[in-house]
Amino acid sequence: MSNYPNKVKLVEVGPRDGLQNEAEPIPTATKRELIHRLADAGLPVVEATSFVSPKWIPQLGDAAELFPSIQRKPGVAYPVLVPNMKGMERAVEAGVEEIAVFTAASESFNKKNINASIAESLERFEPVMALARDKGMAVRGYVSCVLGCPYEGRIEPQAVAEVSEKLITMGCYEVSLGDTIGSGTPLKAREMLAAVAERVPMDKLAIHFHDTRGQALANIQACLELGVATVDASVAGLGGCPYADGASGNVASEDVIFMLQGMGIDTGVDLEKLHATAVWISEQLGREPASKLGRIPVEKALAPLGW
Ligand SMILES: CC(C)(COP(=O)([O-])OP(=O)([O-])OC[C@H]1O[C@@H](n2cnc3c(N)ncnc32)[C@H](O)[C@@H]1OP(=O)([O-])[O-])[C@@H](O)C(=O)NCCC(=O)NCCSC(=O)C[C@@](C)(O)CC(=O)[O-]
Repeated sequence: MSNYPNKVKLVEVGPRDGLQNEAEPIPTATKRELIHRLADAGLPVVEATSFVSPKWIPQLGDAAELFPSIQRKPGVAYPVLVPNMKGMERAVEAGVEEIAVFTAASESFNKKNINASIAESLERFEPVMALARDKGMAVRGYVSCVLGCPYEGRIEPQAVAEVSEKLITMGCYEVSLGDTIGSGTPLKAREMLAAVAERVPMDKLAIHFHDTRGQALANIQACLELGVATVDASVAGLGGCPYADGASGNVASEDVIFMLQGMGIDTGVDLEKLHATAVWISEQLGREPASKLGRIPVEKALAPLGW
């Protein structure tokens, strides 16, 4: 028996996860317009940027300039990634209202990505979360490598459950489970989610799939069957993590929403506007959208939803 949700919250990660790995510098104005277009398309959460070290992620080195220049739409959340107190101070200064802290279920990946063990990363988050509490800022948590690690291979679901539970206990309102290198397949994805849901309520979990091996939509569908109702995705399928070799784009927002609408699951997103945004950002980057939907003219792409 499936337990599909009636409504899914889409967390749009394109401006952050999508752009962080782009080699050519992208103008701040283009990033800002992308964020505005996504909010205008009805995305309820638009992850805007990262306050990480610009030496580690040069592409998002303009966070302090970009964030204050966003015209924030009421009702839309604009979280940013924060790895430590330095990032938190910069985020507060820029007027951020919601942050996301990030760690992993793999020690080796965490070391490469944020130069810390899992335990050290959680220690670093303590003062960040205390300041967030003082300022009334919501904190989301990420766990990477939930279905495999580029350095360690197989990751046990229990390791994912353990770190997810710790993030919730520390005060995260939600934990996003990242298949960083897109190595998961549907039954394993569902098994991992079920293991985590034994320790964290399903309504505090989100799923975050990369489409490296073409498994993302199938994985999402398998996880939706367990009732998860928050899905991360990236417009035009942009994305990749520079510290995970072989991590390709995130699952494309427009492909996910097409599937959800076809299943009668509401997202509140205007798919026509999102499609136009996918085409627009791909033009800015000088390439075709990585999504399936974005490569088909909009009328043809969306027509089957009316059949
Ligand atoms: C965590 C650190 C900073 C540790 O990096 P570190 O080198 O160990 O940092 P440090 O504390 O030793 O400081 C070194 C220098 O960096 C500066 N510094 C220190 N922190 C900051 C900061 N926040 N903002 C600006 N500057 C900073 C600090 O001030 C100092 O400057 P110096 O004295 O040399 O001039 C670094 O490893 C880092 O920034 N890593 C981020 C990597 C990243 O963003 N990866 C991608 C995001 S995760 C992801 O994509 C996965 C996800 C979330 O999407 C889910 C999934 O798919 O799995």
